[in-house]
Amino acid sequence: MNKSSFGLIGLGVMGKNLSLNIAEKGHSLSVYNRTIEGEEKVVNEFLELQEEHMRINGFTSLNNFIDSLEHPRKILIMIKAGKAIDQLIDLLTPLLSEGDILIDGGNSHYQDTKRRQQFLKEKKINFIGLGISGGEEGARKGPSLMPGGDLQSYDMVAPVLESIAATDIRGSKCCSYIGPDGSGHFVKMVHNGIEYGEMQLLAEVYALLSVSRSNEEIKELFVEWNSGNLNSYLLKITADILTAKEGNRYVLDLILDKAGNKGTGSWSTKAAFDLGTANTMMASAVFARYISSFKDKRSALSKLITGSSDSDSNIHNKTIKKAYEFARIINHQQGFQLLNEASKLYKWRLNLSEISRIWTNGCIIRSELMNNCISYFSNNHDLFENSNIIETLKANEQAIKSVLINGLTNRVPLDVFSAANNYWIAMTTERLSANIIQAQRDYFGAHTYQRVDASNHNFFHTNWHKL
Ligand SMILES: NC(=O)C1=CN([C@@H]2O[C@H](COP(=O)(O)OP(=O)(O)OC[C@H]3O[C@@H](n4cnc5c(N)ncnc54)[C@H](OP(=O)(O)O)[C@@H]3O)[C@@H](O)[C@H]2O)C=CC1
Ligand SMILES: O=C(CO)[C@H](O)[C@H](O)COP(=O)(O)O
Repeated sequence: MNKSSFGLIGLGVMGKNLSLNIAEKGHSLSVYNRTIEGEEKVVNEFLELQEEHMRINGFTSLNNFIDSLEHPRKILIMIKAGKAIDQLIDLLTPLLSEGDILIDGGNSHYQDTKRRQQFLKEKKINFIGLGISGGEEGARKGPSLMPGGDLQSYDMVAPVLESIAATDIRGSKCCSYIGPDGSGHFVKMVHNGIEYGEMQLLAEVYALLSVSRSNEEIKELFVEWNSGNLNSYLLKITADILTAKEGNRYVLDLILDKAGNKGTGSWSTKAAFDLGTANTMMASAVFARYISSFKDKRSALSKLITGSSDSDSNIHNKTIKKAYEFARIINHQQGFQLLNEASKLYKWRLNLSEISRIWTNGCIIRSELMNNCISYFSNNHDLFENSNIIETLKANEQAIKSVLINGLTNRVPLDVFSAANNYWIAMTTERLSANIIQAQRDYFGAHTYQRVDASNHNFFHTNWHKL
């Protein structure tokens, strides 16, 4: 049997579709899935999916899989993130040779990726942390790829990765070397943080509009928005979701209102805490999911509130559209600021314009705004340095205020809209109330403070009890 040029481990949702994508691009491929009770058929069932022109060999023995690969071996791991990756690396390392390249395409934590790179480097095995976005369809038809690690190793796998990636409007591949260490997985994590903000915004728009509009009316509005500058993949799929029916019932009405999560949103938020950036929208989106999960408690407490409903269904389509546009800009501003701070701290030299470009197709957060981010970030690192952005935010400030008032009146929680508004107001306010915080800190803990009438380098303490 001829040796395969590429290997893939893990035939779950992503692994299966990536395998078909890789084989379709003409690469010979070996695939492996662990064999546990009840899963013996995974590999054989997958092989039945391959089309005639594809060259895929399937294995249930890890040794045979490894033996089937050309040297240096190039293996994409598509299994559950976390401990499973370390366990697999432990099984693989005795079987691998110097110069082989492992690629972790899962949603692994960027610090785990860095640790694994260092561990494998001692064994002269290369390790690439590859962020992948696009879900099931993207994996099959063309995902957005965010590879991070050693550049020379990336160059060796680039022909395969670039061949399977989505293509942007200029015909370039949505795959670009991100930088060293775990930078690829960091960038994917922030992609998901932005994704959380975008998803929660749409959920909040839906919640407000559904006070007075039918699903069909909301869908019509979303379809209209999607034909203009608010175009995005998430808006499109939300429009589709709104009117999907099982029999005569909306599928949406049958879905329990408890949002799940696999961790990347909270990791991004934790990274924001570590790096000192204000990622209030992704944090609010994570907390909104957590609050939704307290279903029993919410149900019980909701019984206490019945009967006290003020409501105002008079929110105009144009108003909510402007507020949505406003909040999306803030969400992207915050997400890219997180990338910016990480880039400075870890010396990754992240290219925000290029990251925007590879996020314009194949990935879940592709949108017209992301297209515009390519040029916004070609000249600076901050959306707030762009005068058009500032003008749009100023023009939409009244709209977000009306939306928030409408949410309060209708008892609709608007976590991310509120976070967007508060961020904008605070960031455009010269003097905040942080002087109170500093005074309190100094009062109880002698933490000292800077003064408006002295240099920033000097710190002062007041003996508050003696004043
Ligand atoms: N689904 C999505 O939209 C996206 C997912 N990802 C990431 O890609 C990775 C794979 O996701 P997805 O395909 O959705 O997951 P699935 O749950 O569909 O598949 C998981 C795969 O991991 C294997 N696996 C699980 N535990 C172990 C273990 N301990 N040792 C070896 N293999 C194991 C499973 O094997 P078995 O069949 O034997 O259980 C299966 O092949 C994850 O990190 C995910 O976060 C990234 C982007 C998008
Ligand atoms: O990476 C992805 C999309 O980009 C995965 O679908 C991920 O699972 C989404 O995150 P969560 O499950 O926490 O909503």
